[in-house]
This record gives sequence, structure tokens and C-alpha cells, in this order.
Amino acid sequence: MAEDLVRRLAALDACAVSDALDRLGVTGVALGLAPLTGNHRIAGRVTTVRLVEAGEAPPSPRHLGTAAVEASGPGDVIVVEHGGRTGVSGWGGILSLAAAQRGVEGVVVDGACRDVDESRELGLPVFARAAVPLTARGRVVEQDWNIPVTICGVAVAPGDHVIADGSGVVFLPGERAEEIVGVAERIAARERTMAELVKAGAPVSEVMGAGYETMLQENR
Ligand SMILES: O=C([O-])CC(=O)C(=O)O
Ligand SMILES: [Mg+2]
Repeated sequence: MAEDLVRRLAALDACAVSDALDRLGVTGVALGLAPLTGNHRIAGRVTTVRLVEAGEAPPSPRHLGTAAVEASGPGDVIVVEHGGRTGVSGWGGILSLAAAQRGVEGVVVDGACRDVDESRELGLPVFARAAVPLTARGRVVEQDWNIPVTICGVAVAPGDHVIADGSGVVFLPGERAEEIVGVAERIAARERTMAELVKAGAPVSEVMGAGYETMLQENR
């Protein structure tokens, strides 16, 4: 069931899901993140990590993110609350290697990451605010993982779903994911029909007429 939902979500894109959120009046678009490792689309269930400034949490005997990596696999996306920090990395290449080995779908960081070239070569998609060479060590630490976090102002909990592509990152609250995916599928189907009409020579002013302007207000 959960796997089926991830498969259906992965067949969509961030814009169709964003439109579904608009239609349903649900918050979930995380503004300010972009794919740093190439053109990817990822979708999956959320595993969370929260980072804080070193000194705000007891020193840890393990590097940030490692527990989340070891608990994750195919169908999972690791989501790192990094407070929007762009001056220090909240994710790196050895973490990406371990995540790729486990089949993790990708990583979302609300802040900067490093070793971007390594992650790209591994084919491990990383969405973040920026790239920076500065290590996390001595600067930020993991305060906790598998807990509710805030990503670009959006409340995100373990078990929520996420889709990310070249247009950005969109979260689907756990209890509404099925409903949101259903609405997004209908929006995507309608857009496919519109694209076919444009390819067949229909005027775009008609295809994207009043029906397009109001389609996110309709209750169907
Ligand atoms: O030290 C760090 O920030 C983490 C790092 O480079 C890696 O995971 O390769
Ligand atoms: Mg490294």
C-alpha cells in the first residue's frame, strides 16, 4: 500500500503535486531548494534529521545523518532540517555513498551541503539551498532524528511523503498523501490532454483559456 503510493507519486511531478495542494488548500511547497546534483526526480517517504549549532546539543559519538541513513532504504528520502544555513554543510559525500549503497532515493537539505560532485557521480540526488566546502564538524551537530522538523517553513514529519524535481521540493502531509496524489493524477491527466491538443495545432489561447485559469478552484 505504502509502496504503491510511492510508485504513484514517482509517476507525477512537483508541479502537479503543488497544484493539487493549491486545489486542496494544503501547505507543502518548500521554497528555496534546488537540485544540486543534476536533473533528477525523486519521490518517497520522509526520514528526518534535525541539525543545530555545535554547543546547542551534547557532543555526538557519530556524524550527523548516519542513523537516518542506516534506517533508510528504497522508497525513503532523507530530509535534513539545517535552519536554512548556507555557510556550513549539513550533508556530504560519505553520507551520500552510504545512502546510495542502501538504495535511498535522495536527500533534501534546508541549508547547504558539500561534496556535491561526489553525490552527482554516485547518482544520489541532493536538493539543497547551496553548495559549500565547509565541513559540519565542529560547526553543526545532529540534535535528533526521526522527529518532526521544519523545512523552509513547512512542517514535515517522519512518514510524510515528498516529491522533488527541477521545479522544486513539495511535501505531502502523511494523512492526506493518498488524497493529494489522487488529485494530482487527475490534474496531470488533464494537462496531458491539453498538451496533445497543442501538439495537434489547437490555439494555446483556447487550450489555456478560462478552464485552465479556474481548474484549481474546481471541486473535481
Ligand atoms: O564532514 C562533513 O561535513 C561530512 C562529509 O564531508 C561527508 O559526509 O563526506
Ligand atoms: Mg566528505
